[in-house]
Amino acid sequence: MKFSFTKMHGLGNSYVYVDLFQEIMDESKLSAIARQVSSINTGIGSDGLILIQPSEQADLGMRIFNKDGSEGQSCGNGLRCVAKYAYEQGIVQSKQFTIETKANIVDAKVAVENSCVELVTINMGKPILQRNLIPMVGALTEQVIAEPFTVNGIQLNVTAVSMGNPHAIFFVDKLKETDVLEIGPLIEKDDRFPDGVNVEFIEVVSPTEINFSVWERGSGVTQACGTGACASVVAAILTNQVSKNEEITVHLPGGDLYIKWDNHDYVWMTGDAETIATGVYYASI
Ligand SMILES: N[C@@H](CCC[C@H](N)C(=O)O)C(=O)O
Repeated sequence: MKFSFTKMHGLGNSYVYVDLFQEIMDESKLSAIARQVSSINTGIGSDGLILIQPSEQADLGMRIFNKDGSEGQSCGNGLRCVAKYAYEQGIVQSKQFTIETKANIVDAKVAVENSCVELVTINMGKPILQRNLIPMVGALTEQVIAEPFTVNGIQLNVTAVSMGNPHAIFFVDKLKETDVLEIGPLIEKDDRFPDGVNVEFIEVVSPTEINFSVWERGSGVTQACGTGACASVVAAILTNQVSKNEEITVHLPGGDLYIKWDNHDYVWMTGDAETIATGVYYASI
């Protein structure tokens, strides 16, 4: 089996994109293909696989598979790349259009220079804060805001936010590499999160700036996570650590994202998206 692909990244969070307007893929093989293309040694090397596909509800749709083959409901960096691809390849003609994910339908807006998309803004929808919808077990409170959370004997406080996919956010005084590498994988698979969880460690720099690191569910450490950046800004506002209704700059290992939670309603994400390469992949499946 072979198929054409485009490799793209949003702040270093890279995926292999397959355009299902052009290609046909066997549903039963998607998970295995995601694992295969993600391998740096025997595949292309990426954080997973993203399918760009027709949609009945929106202008186009996307599906995201993590490095381990599990399917996620949404992907912020992926959405910006899909928006760039859709505009540059003529799937859409307007600079404003909608994209359907497993989680919701989002609005995308592209800023174009010399026919190239330079910047993408996505209305990511409203964050979900209800504990059972994150989902997270326990019934201490309906929302999970700075709740004591002990892991491996380490006492932390968790704020849980879903952007269509689950995020557990931990505020720390100073970011350390060991947080994501050692504690991240333990929390990802902690029983308190029945569907697993993306894990963010956040250092607040100023009322309009945060530093960010992530252990992604299904992919491990990545250079950036768009839904994670949105969830972290929501968590920082809920815990009164950054300004409300202002654009917050999120410094991720791969670069900056600009996030605004509009009057406790919609979350807006602005950032860039880059094309790395195109080619034909020969799958050994
Ligand atoms: N990198 C992504 C999120 C990808 C999915 C996530 N790992 C999950 O399983 O929920 C982003 O940019 O949002």
